[in-house]
Amino acid sequence: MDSLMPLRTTATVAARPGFSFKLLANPRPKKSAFSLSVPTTIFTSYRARNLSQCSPVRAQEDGSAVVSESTIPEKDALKIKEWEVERFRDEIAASQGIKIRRRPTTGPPLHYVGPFEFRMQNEGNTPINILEEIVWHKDKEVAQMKEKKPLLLLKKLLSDVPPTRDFLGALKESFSRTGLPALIAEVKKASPSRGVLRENFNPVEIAKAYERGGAACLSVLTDQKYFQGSFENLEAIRNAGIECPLLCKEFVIEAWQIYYARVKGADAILLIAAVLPDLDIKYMVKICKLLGLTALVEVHDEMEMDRVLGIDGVELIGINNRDLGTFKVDISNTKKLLEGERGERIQEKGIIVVGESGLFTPADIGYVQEAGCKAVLVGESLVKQEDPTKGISELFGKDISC
Ligand SMILES: O=C(O)c1ccccc1NCC(=O)[C@H](O)[C@H](O)COP(=O)(O)O
Repeated sequence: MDSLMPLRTTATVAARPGFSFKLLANPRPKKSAFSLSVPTTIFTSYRARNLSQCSPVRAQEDGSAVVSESTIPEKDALKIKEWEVERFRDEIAASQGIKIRRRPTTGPPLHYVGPFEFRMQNEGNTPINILEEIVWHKDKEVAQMKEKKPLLLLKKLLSDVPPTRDFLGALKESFSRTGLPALIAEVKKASPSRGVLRENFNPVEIAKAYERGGAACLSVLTDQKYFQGSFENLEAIRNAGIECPLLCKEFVIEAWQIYYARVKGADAILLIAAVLPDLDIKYMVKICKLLGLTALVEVHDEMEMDRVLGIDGVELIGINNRDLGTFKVDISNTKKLLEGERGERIQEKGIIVVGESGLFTPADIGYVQEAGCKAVLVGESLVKQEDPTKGISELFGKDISC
């Protein structure tokens, strides 16, 4: 029993803002079977997650438990480390105001009271909203896709893909030609908030109709599960002779996806600040530059805007009027985020702002232009039109194709 230490101290672990629970913590053990630096929290997490079948945690009659480090198998020790890394990653994200957590790779935490074990509903294992659900699903999807096409292979394929087209340049050119916000028209079959938007959905025909109507660029949803999009759609549009630069509308959580999008014909890619911590955005913006892609960095609130304005190299910011957690759409969000100092900083930095979501009428376009947008991203109001080319003229109140 020399290596078994009773759990004596009590620690409060803050999992997310506003949420914490108490755990019994173990003092540092005396013996170590392998070279791990083992802070107290690792033992609590090990205990809480019940990672081992041959658990080194033993319940005592008084409700405390004992842990033997020397009995932790190495593979479990790695899982513990993995869990620690995940927790730190979520803590860093939370410290930047990011509410979206990454998918926990292990099951929900197990708690103990005396001899009883229990899991708390909604604790760590249930997505808090649709955006988190999408991100968790994306995590699994990307892991599978990466196995089929590892980064090394993608990098080799890069030498065969045609050069990118200038997404940002196309927006600027359209704005100065028409005097109206440049249009990024979205090829969007369905969405979590609205369901199926168009039954007879031919992505290439819709893309051609958008181009004829004067769209400067196109946005192609590639998420299959929640938007019924695909990378096949992106490739098909790219190979159909369409000249508009293409935005890959994805939920990017890993740099691998950027390489993949480039190989599949994207000229630009979406990076969502509600999902990505600052360092990830910084790193991904650099990768985009390396690959010749434009990064559209999307924000929804003031905190996200301030974070993104602090990141060097960002040239294109999208303000989403849709709260991706609640689906609430309010176009005054664009105005709110461009008022005062923020608007001035954006101008000083020469950043182009895209007003996104919920734009249906010429008045809506005028409103976000007045707020400071030189581009707009529109899906629903165009894709639902029988004739999307005509839909563009109606949305802008005039023909913007010439
Ligand atoms: O559109 C949704 O329901 C949605 C839900 C969760 C995450 C993202 C979502 N949409 C992405 C977009 O922001 C829009 O596709 C895009 O801005 C166009 O919006 P709209 O013109 O309102 O279709």
